[in-house]
Amino acid sequence: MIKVSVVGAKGRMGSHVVDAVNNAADTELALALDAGDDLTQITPGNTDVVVEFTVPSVSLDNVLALVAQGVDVVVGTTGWTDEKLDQVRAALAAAPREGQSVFIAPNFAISAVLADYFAKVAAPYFESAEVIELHHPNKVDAPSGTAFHTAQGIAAARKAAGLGPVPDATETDGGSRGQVVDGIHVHAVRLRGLNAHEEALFGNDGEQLTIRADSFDRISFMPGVLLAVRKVSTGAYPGVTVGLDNFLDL
Ligand SMILES: NC(=O)c1ccc[n+]([C@@H]2O[C@H](COP(=O)([O-])OP(=O)(O)OC[C@H]3O[C@@H](n4cnc5c(N)ncnc54)[C@H](O)[C@@H]3O)[C@@H](O)[C@H]2O)c1
Ligand SMILES: O=C(O)C1=N[C@H](C(=O)O)CCC1
Repeated sequence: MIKVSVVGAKGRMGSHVVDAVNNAADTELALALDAGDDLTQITPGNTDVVVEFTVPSVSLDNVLALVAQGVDVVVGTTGWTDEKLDQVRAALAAAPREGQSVFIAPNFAISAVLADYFAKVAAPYFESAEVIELHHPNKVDAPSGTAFHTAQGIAAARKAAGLGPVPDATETDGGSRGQVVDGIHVHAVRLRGLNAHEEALFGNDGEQLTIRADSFDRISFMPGVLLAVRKVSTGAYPGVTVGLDNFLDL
């Protein structure tokens, strides 16, 4: 059995993870902690893998504390920058256990992971590209971590293919053109009734491709979380790994 502790266990995602861990045949719940709880309760003696779903403002500190405790961590919280990832890499280099892992996924839903992947495949073939993400109104960050990651992937694929900037003649903009991530415009919608949705839009003269992923329910993230827990628990992924696509044969 893989012993799993959950940090952020009372949250929308964390509570689903607690249920998923309790219901899977090969995992058992060790500790379920939330804000105010002492993370030093989590040790290699009681926990194989920690799943962390909290808020972007605290996630880095939690991960650094957990690495120092000698446990592997699967992170679903958003807000990861290159600078934060470097801090985690430095912490892992000084970690108490050899070969410790931190796995971070902007999105654990297979639909979103594939949409992100297909967007990178499509990107070199279109002059224009934009990303729209649509989420529930309780989400604290914008744009979504997934949209940020998709935009970065589209931008990298365009650059590798030698494409220039997307065409855009806008002369006035009060913010309606969205946030620009590596040259790709990202738009965020917050609407009651939505859960987590994303569109990558691509255009050429006379044609358009839309790649859309919809997570209607948070249970859609749980197979990906359990896959990450199982993969990380093997010890085969030392260091920092970003993206569930690393565990799929894409
Ligand atoms: N990767 C994915 O597939 C995926 C899917 C959904 C949500 N998310 C992300 O996961 C994060 C959590 O989303 P949510 O909807 O569950 O949020 P939420 O607000 O419902 O839950 C966050 C939980 O973290 C707890 N928390 C806050 N500070 C803490 C601390 N210092 N230590 C421990 N716990 C603390 C809160 O009390 C709360 O219970 C967000 O960043 C969200 O974007 C990722
Ligand atoms: O509900 C959320 O919050 C989500 N956050 C992640 C993101 O920001 O990409 C994944 C989708 C749901």
